[in-house]
Amino acid sequence: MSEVLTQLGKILEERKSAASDTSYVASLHAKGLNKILEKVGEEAVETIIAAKDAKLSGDTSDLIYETADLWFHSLVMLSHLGEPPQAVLNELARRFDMSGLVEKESRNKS
Ligand SMILES: N=c1c2ncn([C@@H]3O[C@H](COP(=O)(O)OP(=O)(O)OP(=O)(O)O)[C@@H](O)[C@H]3O)c2ncn1[C@@H]1O[C@H](COP(=O)(O)O)[C@@H](O)[C@H]1O
Repeated sequence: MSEVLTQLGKILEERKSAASDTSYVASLHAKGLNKILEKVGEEAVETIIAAKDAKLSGDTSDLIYETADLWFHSLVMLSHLGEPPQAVLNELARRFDMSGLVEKESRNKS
């Protein structure tokens, strides 16, 4: 699975220096962080709506499509700020041995 993210990360890095008229990713970088964040917010809302619809209909195809859009735009956001997908994978890997409830408790104590 992470091969896809690795490959996409490379493409996103290349697109930082591509021309806006030939690349959607380059056009987002040219418009700046606020436009990228607007897209992340939009895709998050569309994902939530698709999840509610999937619950009612039992059809998850729109949910998968919208989640892919959300992940993609989140990766563009990270790339814009100089972080590769691997940074998020590393953070998730770091959490493998940690229960979410234990982690929350340790934050509340500090
Ligand atoms: N995975 C994606 C991907 N997912 C979604 N999108 C684009 O994200 C946009 C989704 O936004 P919307 O549905 O809101 O479409 P829109 O109305 O055109 O958007 P706005 O005008 O509102 O900004 C569409 O244009 C999709 O084509 C993607 N564009 C690119 N990629 C990957 O990024 C690579 C580089 O793309 P380019 O930079 O275009 O070469 C591609 O080869 C793909 O691997």
